[in-house]
Amino acid sequence: MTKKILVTEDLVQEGIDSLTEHGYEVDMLIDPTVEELASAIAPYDALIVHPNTVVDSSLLDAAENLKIIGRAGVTVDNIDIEAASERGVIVCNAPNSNVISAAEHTMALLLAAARHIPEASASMHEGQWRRADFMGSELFGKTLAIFGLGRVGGLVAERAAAFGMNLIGHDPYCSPERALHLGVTLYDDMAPVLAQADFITVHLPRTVSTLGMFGADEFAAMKDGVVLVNAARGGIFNMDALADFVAAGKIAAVAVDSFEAEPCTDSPLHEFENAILTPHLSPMTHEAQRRASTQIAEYVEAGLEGGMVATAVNLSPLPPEVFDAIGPYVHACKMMGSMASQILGHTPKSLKVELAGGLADADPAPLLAAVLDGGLSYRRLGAFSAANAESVASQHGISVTTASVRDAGEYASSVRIVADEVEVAATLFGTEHTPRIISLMGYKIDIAPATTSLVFEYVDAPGRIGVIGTILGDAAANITTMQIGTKPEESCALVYMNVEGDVSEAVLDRLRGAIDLRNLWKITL
Ligand SMILES: NC(=O)C1=CN([C@@H]2O[C@H](COP(=O)(O)OP(=O)(O)OC[C@H]3O[C@@H](n4cnc5c(N)ncnc54)[C@H](O)[C@@H]3O)[C@@H](O)[C@H]2O)C=CC1
Ligand SMILES: O=C(O)CCC(=O)C(=O)O
Repeated sequence: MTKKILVTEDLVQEGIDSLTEHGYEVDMLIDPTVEELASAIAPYDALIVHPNTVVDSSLLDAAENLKIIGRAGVTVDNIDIEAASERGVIVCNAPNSNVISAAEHTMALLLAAARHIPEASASMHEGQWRRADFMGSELFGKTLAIFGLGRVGGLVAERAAAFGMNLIGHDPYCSPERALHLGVTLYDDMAPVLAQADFITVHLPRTVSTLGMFGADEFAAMKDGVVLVNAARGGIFNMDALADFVAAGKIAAVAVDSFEAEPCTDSPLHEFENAILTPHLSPMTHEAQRRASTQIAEYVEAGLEGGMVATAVNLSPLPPEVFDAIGPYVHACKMMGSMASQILGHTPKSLKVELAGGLADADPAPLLAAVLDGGLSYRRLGAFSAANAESVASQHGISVTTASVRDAGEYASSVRIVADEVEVAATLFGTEHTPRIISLMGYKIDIAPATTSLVFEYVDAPGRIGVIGTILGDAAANITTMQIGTKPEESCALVYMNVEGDVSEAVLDRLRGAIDLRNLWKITL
């Protein structure tokens, strides 16, 4: 039966032609109301949406045939990804389609604000010739602060560096290596960045932590005469507070391309001559629109045909032959990634994934993606699929390698990961494919981890377990399973303990004080 695709975005024809040429039936429903979309969606296998199209759980409930949702651009914050995942619907985007256009628009806004181009042009159209009123400033030698050093932020850094700007930034998830490569001095806190910047540009997603990230306190902490640009997402700047600071002359100019509610024809900034407002023009280039259209057509087709979707923002289903080989290990790998990341306490610089025994000939990519997903997704570094894992990892400064060995020792198969100095290996047990940790930090153990575990490493001596048991007992934490691994050559032992009940920081401190521990980690899976 012909597969049906509904498009609510004014896509460039090229992508639509490619879908129809490949035998899909494509229907356009541009800018539908919620009711129109809900009553139309049932027969469609795929939906390609505009950022203004809200895809929530009630629409998904009506979308009984839907397999994939495509967004011909970067942002997917209009889509309830969790609800889509629960229903097995892939969500994908075209993350590289418009980032160059967005970065170039940012540069255009920076230059336009620094040189008063919109006001000067408007005065010329009014038949005036005024020069002194539009005295500007150079970008050269000025400090540009970039908030968010992902794809767009990185491209802006490269372009601003060519203008001779001094670059500083804030992005808790950007690796020091990436910042160094971009020539950006990275700060953990916002305060020193706000205090130094002559120009500030944001390239952040709209999340709970970035909505309203810039309000009265942040504007007050900026230099007098600062210039601000937001070509990312509406809502990151508090517009009312921003208007107050523009009115007071503290902010010399502001340029905004993205608004909380679009279309936007009125805002607290509309009255100011030194507020440059553009109607979400960042992605509006022929090149970006063509790329967005052809790329999303390609990804949607891959999803409809059961292939890997390179840009799935929720994990795309594995093709059956790949799933048979490695599918049961996906959960174990996600768990190991999370465990290693919690033990390390930071993003690893290197990650090795080794497949052993019966897995030796399998494709390691989906398992690498699962390790990264488990280890990094809680840091909001983005979702990983088999097709994008390596490139997303490298964007965040993680060098990844994969290997395979025929000998899995006493197990039929196993997966071992090494994240910097942290090693974890797992195998699967029984018909339920229960993951069991068989090695941790070089200690041989065999345990199915529970939701909460404590891992102790200490110099081996009698009586340690008794002390631990007493302290946990006093804290009403119940030990449900435990495994001890030893390294006799180092006189060291590692205890992996599954616990029930709350183990607070205070209890962890008591444990640390009671025994001469090398390490104690609380792991939550
Ligand atoms: N107006 C437009 O046409 C376009 C807008 N965008 C928007 O620009 C933003 C950036 O896009 P990309 O660079 O492609 O995304 P990205 O995901 O590659 O980069 C976002 C960066 O923000 C960082 N980040 C997240 N939360 C943060 C926080 N609280 N503080 C500091 N940094 C934080 C992340 O670590 C990441 O490095 C997105 O919101 C996207 O929607 C992107 C492309 C086009
Ligand atoms: O294509 C559009 O209209 C919006 C693009 C955008 O903001 C994005 O891709 O994040």
